[in-house]
Amino acid sequence: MHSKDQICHEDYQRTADWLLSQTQHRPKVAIICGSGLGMLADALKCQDSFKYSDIPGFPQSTVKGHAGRLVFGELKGKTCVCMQGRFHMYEGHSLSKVTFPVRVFKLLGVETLMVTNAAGSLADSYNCGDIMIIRDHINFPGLAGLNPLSGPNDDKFGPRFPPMSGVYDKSLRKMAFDICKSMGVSQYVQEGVYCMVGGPNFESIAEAGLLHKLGVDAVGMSTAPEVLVASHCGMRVFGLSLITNKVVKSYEDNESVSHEAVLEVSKMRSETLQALVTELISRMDINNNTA
Ligand SMILES: O=P(O)(O)O[C@H]1O[C@H](CO)[C@@H](O)[C@H]1O
Ligand code: HPA
Repeated sequence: MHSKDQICHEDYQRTADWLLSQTQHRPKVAIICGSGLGMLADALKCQDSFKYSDIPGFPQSTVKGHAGRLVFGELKGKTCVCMQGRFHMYEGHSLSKVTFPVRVFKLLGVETLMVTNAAGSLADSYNCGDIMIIRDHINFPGLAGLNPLSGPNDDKFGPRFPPMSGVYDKSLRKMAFDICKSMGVSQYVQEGVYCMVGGPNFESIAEAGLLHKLGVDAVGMSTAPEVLVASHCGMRVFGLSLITNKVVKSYEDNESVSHEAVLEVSKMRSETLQALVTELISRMDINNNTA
């Protein structure tokens, strides 16, 4: 490690080598669980799990609803690794730390990243409990220069100037829609634009109005950094937001949001999300490797 915030290739490799020495699983898919969505890991069979505090170089989770465990296992015969708990910028982690696991996954051989998050909706037609398939994102911290790809570029991972068009894989989005149709849940499935803000405060009414005018469908405090780093190193990306609250947009509205309410709604849709993610992974064209 060079300085507090600078992580070098050997640091990612050391963590990857440690994990490879501790498990026989060789995942091709990684899943990052959003707030209250850690149950996605429960569906994995033949689990090997590691507390973040036991993994060399791994940051620690500090947010309720983010257990802090890395779980390896199989979903319908496909080998996966699942983060039960992600890292957020507002916890005080540098963006290199927030995205550290993604580069470790790349070195483990992961080819597809599935990100999930809890988010508030701006789109008038969305309801609490809706599932939004992410078509694109607006990365507010990134636009302001807070970007995990800032600093010296590691060419072993990807190019200095990566494109960001078409990052959320079209064929996986279509497959997810088809699955939702066959599951009979299309009435609460949306596709839209996720916006990352820095947090940890929820939005003021004026900020909500701004995001609404910008065409944001859902807002949260995560996801964009992990997606940037995954896409930079050539991973295929798929993302889901669970709409846990409607963002308050009017001064006449006396509602207010809380993290507890976010976790409560996450629980409500856990089975559907688990079924969707499992079916999507089972339909993916992946060849398993073994150690
Ligand atoms: O994005 P995830 O990790 O799902 O968490 C979302 O939920 C928390 C707020 O309740 C914030 O951390 C927000 O980003
Ligand atoms: N705003 C920002 N982040 C969130 C929200 C929200 O309304 N809900 C869940 N995460």
